[in-house]
Amino acid sequence: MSITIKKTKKHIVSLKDLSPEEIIEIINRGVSHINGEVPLGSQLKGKVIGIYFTKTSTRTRTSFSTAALRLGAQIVTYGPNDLQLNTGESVSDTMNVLSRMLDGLVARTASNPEVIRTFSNQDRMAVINAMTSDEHPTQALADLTTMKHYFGELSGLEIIYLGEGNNTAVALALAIAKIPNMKISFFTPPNYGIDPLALNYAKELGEKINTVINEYSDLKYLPNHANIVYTTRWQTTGTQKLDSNWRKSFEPFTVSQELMDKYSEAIFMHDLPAHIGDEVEESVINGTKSIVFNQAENKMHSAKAVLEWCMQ
Ligand SMILES: NC(=O)OP(=O)(O)O
Repeated sequence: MSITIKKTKKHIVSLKDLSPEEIIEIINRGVSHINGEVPLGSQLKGKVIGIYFTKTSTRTRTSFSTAALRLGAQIVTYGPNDLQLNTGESVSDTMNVLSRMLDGLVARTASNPEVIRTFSNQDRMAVINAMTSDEHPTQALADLTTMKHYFGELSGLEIIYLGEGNNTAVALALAIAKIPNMKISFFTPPNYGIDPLALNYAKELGEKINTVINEYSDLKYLPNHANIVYTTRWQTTGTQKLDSNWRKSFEPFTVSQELMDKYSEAIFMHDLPAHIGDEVEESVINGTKSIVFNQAENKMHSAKAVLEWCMQ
């Protein structure tokens, strides 16, 4: 007798893997969660989700843990030293074992994207990338959810991003490339730009739907208008800079009050954690145009939408 295993789980490893419709579905569902329109407690009842973080996290780990619990699932947590991966068990054996016990796995493996990719080589257990060194997909999904909730529409929004072309920048570029009529201008320090392969992929995809994605290292190209000024931490979690003088190249990219005053219509966003005096001035992050703590809370609402999409 043959036994058929029902395989219904979907993964979020890279936003490259999601269609525009899927990205928009997750964003819209996240907005419904922010608005309190979705009854909680039963969607993931009976499911068990692993939360595996090898790097520090305040927001992403808490948002997925609380989202899972609020949707009725139970969680099992693993720190960096808990799995036998640490003592040499292979990633594929780990995937084979975990996927027979867990319904989902939210993993931050930071420096090794291949680990998450290997975890997703099955479809019994949903795998969600909670940040690797090359991409932070759930950050971009949450941030677009915040933008949609704040402005009502994503179409027409113009974003200025200042700071390192890190995993958050890549994820924003990949997500925005699939939404029509948006514009994002990345301003990144010389030698700290976005991975050119990811940037070109996003640029070319965006061009087909009237979405403009550009990167500059010279601030003289700052546009005259923006709806959102976005920045990010200078020390990206899980990465190290080789040049001991890196701060010199980053300093001109601080979001100052003077810069925010130039964009009188713009709100301020930051993926956090913030380092006041580095990437942002105190009066900006604590000012009336800053929505950074709503943005952080919305990671939990977006995580609910992500878990539902992957596991229901
Ligand atoms: N923005 C972000 O990923 O925050 P954490 O590192 O605290 O999860």
